[in-house]
Amino acid sequence: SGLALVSTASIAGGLDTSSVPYPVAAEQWPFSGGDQAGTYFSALTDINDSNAGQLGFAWAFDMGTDRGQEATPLVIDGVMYTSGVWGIVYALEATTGKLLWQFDPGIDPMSARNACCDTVNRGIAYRDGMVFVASEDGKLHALDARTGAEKWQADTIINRKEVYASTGGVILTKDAVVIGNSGADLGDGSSRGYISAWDLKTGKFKWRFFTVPPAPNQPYEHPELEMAAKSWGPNRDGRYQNGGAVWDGLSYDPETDQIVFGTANASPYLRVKNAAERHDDLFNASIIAVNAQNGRMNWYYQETPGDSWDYDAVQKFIFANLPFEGQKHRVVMQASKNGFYYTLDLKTGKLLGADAYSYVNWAKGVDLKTGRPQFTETADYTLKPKNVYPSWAGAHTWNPMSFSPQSGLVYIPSLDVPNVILNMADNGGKLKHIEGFFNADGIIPDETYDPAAMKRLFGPMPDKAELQKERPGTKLVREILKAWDPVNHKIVWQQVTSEGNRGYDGGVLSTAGNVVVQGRGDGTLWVYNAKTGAPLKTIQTGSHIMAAPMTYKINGVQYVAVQVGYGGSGISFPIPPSSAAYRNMNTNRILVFKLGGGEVPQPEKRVAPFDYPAPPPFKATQAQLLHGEEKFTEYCSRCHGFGPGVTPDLSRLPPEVHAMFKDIVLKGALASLGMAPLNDLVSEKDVEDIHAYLLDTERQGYEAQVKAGKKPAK
Ligand SMILES: O=C(O)c1cc(C(=O)O)c2c(n1)C(=O)C(=O)c1cc(C(=O)O)[nH]c1-2
Ligand SMILES: [Ca+2]
Repeated sequence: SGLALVSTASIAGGLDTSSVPYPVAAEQWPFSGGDQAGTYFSALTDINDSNAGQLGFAWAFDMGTDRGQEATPLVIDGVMYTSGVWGIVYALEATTGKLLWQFDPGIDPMSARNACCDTVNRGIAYRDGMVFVASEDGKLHALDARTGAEKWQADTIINRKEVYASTGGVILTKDAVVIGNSGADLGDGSSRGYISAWDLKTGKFKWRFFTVPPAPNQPYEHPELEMAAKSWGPNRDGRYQNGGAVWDGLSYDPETDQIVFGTANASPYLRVKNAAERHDDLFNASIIAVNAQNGRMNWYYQETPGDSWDYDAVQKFIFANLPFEGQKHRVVMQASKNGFYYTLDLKTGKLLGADAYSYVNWAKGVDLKTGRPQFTETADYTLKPKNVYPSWAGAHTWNPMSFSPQSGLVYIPSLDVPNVILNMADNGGKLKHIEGFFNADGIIPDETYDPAAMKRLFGPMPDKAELQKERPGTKLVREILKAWDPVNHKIVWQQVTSEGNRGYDGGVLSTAGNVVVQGRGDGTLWVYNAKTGAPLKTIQTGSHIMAAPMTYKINGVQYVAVQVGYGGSGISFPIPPSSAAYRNMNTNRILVFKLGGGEVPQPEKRVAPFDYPAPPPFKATQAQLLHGEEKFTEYCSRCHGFGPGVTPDLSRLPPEVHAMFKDIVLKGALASLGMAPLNDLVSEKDVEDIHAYLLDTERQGYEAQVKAGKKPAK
């Protein structure tokens, strides 16, 4: 097969890749991250800093869906394999985009409710003619790479009553497929994180590692949990399953035969009445290395002890050979959600570096000796709302970063974004809870931030001028591509990629052609000089780009490919006006580029997304409208906003949807489209009031439109 690893010297005529532990044949892209070190780097040089200006469109493939795209395709022996939403797998001819086969996991669309942040999928794995994927419902599928036929299937979810979903990419060890899951942000009970390993050939269960202790007085499934349990406070709320989901960032190091992975936030977010009560709550927000044979822990490092900010430590890892303290180390590196860049010795877990790569105000720094962060009072929101950097979205999240052994730099798609985070239960607002945010809410102060409008539901919050004081002259919300020198702990160059609104700009590819490639939310694909950051080329694709590009070469032609489509955690908000998905339909596509290529075909425009249809007549009291607003915010706003969105805009519903509103919410009339019934969460009266609130919102919009002399929407 095309997976032969090549010796360092044979790559790209002498390029020194000794800092990359597992180089691959340059023409292929056999792992999500390009290679087993997860570098998102390619040794190809045909497209380079002298000719990138000629990059243009080669082919496109319409994936048939319209949600978030987060996977990076693989290319092996002329075939492109990738996954899209729900865990659908596509195999395409890599020179033309011709579909060879498609695998639909056929999952119950009601399981959409168990994913916090869209039904995304972050990728597949390939070995010896087999393709592996975990579908959104937590099932693992092994497929024949030639035909897409399913060879075996395994159910990785241990308790279907909990809110488990699978969004992460699978990894392969010597003999097993390993996958985690998600759910640490969801529901009153949340879920309990774990990873599990399944025999590569047969799908037989091998082992499971839980990331957090079981409920009080339950037996420990493995010895590490006894130690973890000691780090939890005495007043643990037994209703919660403690979180610690492993929803991204699984990696495997063949030499040490270790799986390295990160764990999500604890749940609920706020578990103490004041900062003095904080406990570490292991193994949340931690990096863990386990033995791939038996799942026993080799080492762990907790990044955010007692996390209350949704600082999942699951961002993708990169392995490298780098000098620290005068010695070459095999290191594992991560740009964490919490704003620190962590470097650890891969064999021992020793902390070698922990540096803020983004603006951070929850900790002053990290003590390298003890490994502990120095917490600040600035981020303690137990008693009053605080503006915390980074936000729950992270200073960096799942969008892949890239390491170039040629420039020695790591390219981080970073979010310089705070959130106003508040203890909802005690802040004096009407709401004490939001499904998916527990008893705390993190509000990103972008250009729509309006504390007066939110006061009734959330209580008093700082105004924008007050928030701006901490960093005068800097836009509150920005995204920045940063070139980070991991050895000298400093930023070498940076480019602001969006400002004002949340952009959700893309993951990164770097190559030996001295280029860095990154897409943006506004639809543009950028090529930069990897050493200097000078822009070399911009292409308008018309589609919001979040995923990381990749590259491959067939018959002498180098291609660059990227999956496009907006979603992920953006599902909880109206699409920002800066996004390409605001202007155009959110058509999911694979876009491929080559030198001398043409113009990218643009997706269909959105038709009059801002017009309101005339609402059907309705009657409601003021009390009903207010109650409807509360219940909408508590249970619906996780997936639905007002304005163009990934999910339907409930302030602009056509009459036929109004007519079936109750059946949709209580009986699951549109369950086949992913709208699971909520009859376990809301009463019939709640639904009537939610509907009245939506109708009233539509009425207000419609009347304003009539006043302005505009025609109603069709
Ligand atoms: O704690 C969890 O279980 C969990 C899961 C996921 C997910 O599975 O997508 C996300 C998050 N947390 C999260 O905090 C987050 O910001 C996030 C963003 C995204 C995305 O795909 O855009 N997923 C998730
Ligand atoms: Ca989370």
